[in-house]
Amino acid sequence: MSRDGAAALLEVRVSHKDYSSAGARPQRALENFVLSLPVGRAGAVVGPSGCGKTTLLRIIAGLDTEFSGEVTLPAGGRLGMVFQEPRLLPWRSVIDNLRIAAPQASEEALAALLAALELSEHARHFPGELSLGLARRVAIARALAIEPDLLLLDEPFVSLDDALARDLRARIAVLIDERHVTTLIVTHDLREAIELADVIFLLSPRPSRVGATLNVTTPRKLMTKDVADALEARARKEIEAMRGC
Ligand SMILES: Nc1ncnc2c1ncn2[C@@H]1O[C@H](COP(=O)(O)OP(=O)(O)OP(=O)(O)O)[C@@H](O)[C@H]1O
Repeated sequence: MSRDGAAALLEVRVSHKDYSSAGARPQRALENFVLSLPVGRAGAVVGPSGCGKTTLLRIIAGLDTEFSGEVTLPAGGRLGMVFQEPRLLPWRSVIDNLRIAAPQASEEALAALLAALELSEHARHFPGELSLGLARRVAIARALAIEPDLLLLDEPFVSLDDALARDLRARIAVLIDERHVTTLIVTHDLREAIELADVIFLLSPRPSRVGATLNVTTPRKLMTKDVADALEARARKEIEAMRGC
């Protein structure tokens, strides 16, 4: 495996990724997995539970190096990652969580980020005082504070109620548009992917690969229900052709 950070795109080529456990046959999670995402675009990786989405994110983030293949990160190679659990430092305030993650960032830049995510009034709160939705927003602010060349989001809306998920989706869409951060979102929710991504990667059954790629040509701000419905129908056909995951 190799990692690089000089490209105008994120490129993942995994010929295979196996999990081995004592006494059992190795399980192949990914095979012939090829994905590429141009800089400044938002991609969504869609597939149901267990098809290898978290495995893929861990490989891209460099947290798993036990695979055969290579990952090329966008130029700069700086990664921001938001896990399903916000993983904030519990004994530090919200603003200190950002300062520690991004010591180079100016106070003005951090204040602007908190404002963009409507977190200003929570700057002095501690993670234990925040709801899950607020804590997720802080985790996203923290990931953006480091000005990443690639932002990885693992199921950012999971366990949030519909209204909170919709609200956070809208905020992330604005941040992607305004900051042009290359973003890869993992989700099991097609509609979420259609609302946020420029390109959708549909994963095949395990061992997983990108079974189909859908380009979302309508800009996020102009997306209508009809266009989203049509895209969803196309995606469902592709998924059916792959017979689920
Ligand atoms: N540490 C591990 N050891 C053995 N098998 C694993 C390990 N981690 C994941 N797997 C297996 O690899 C496959 C892919 O897992 P992964 O967590 O990447 O899927 P996922 O699409 O992210 O699932 P979910 O949506 O439920 O988080 C699954 O079959 C899983 O059981």
